[in-house]
Amino acid sequence: MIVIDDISKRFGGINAVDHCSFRIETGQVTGLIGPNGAGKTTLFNIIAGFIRPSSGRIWLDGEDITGLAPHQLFHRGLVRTFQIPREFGRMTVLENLMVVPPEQVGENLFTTWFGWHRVRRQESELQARAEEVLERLKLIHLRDQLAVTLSGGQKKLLELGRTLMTDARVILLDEPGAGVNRTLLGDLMSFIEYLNRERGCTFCIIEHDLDLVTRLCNHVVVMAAGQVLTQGSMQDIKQNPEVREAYLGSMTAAERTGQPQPSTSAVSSEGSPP
Ligand SMILES: Nc1ncnc2c1ncn2[C@@H]1O[C@H](COP(=O)(O)OP(=O)(O)OP(=O)(O)O)[C@@H](O)[C@H]1O
Repeated sequence: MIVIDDISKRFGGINAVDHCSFRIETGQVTGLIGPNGAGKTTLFNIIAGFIRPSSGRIWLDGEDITGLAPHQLFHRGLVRTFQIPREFGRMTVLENLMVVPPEQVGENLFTTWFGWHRVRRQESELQARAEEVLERLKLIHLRDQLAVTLSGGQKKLLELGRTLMTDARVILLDEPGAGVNRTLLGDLMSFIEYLNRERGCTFCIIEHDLDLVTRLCNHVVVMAAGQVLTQGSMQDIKQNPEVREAYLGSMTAAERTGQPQPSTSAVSSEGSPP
């Protein structure tokens, strides 16, 4: 569905993204992992239209979307969330969801005066939809609370909920698991699975928590120093010595010679790399 075609981005002398190519297939959950500074966020910003690439193209369903603004991509069904949630703090949790759908009839001054019944009807539809989302996110008890008072993890859930108020087909998630406690993380993962399986949403997820990546992602792309190091299933990725080197910065002598691996591996099946 999304083709990242030979994308590069330079900031002065830094090659943040360096000739990256891969695909985000329709209906899949693709993980984007790699050490700090690998270029993951820069690539996300390029795909979502927040920055322009120095070279290369991005294709969505065969259409060249390189350089389109975020609001134009929103109308094409592509949205992204941020590592640090961007809620409207002085609005309630419910209002944060209700303001998301674009072109609401109540935004037109004429309609608010002469078509107020239409405005009311749409508002009650939006409220019902927002309440359904909050039920699913287990945030319904906080519906009338100001968003600024939510915990970091609850804000992440709210941000994901905002994507469900759109007709997004492709959702880019930037570190959804960061700063989220284990219980909320379970809710978050279930919600992503629900959106993927029941609603057919395609995801690309930047994440350092490899447990989350292992559970959710069908396909994983590993970046290092701005380039795609390797890609495949999480099982294959975990065995790859290059990936271990990218995370650790160096390999042990045993790994170089193909001897049995130490149990304290960087990319273990149990958790995140150190
Ligand atoms: N606006 C910018 N100006 C200059 N350099 C930048 C800018 N944005 C990113 N970089 C540099 O580009 C490189 C890639 O950064 P990026 O944030 O994309 O990495 P990342 O893989 O998302 O890292 P992390 O996992 O730590 O979030 C880094 O060396 C970073 O310092």
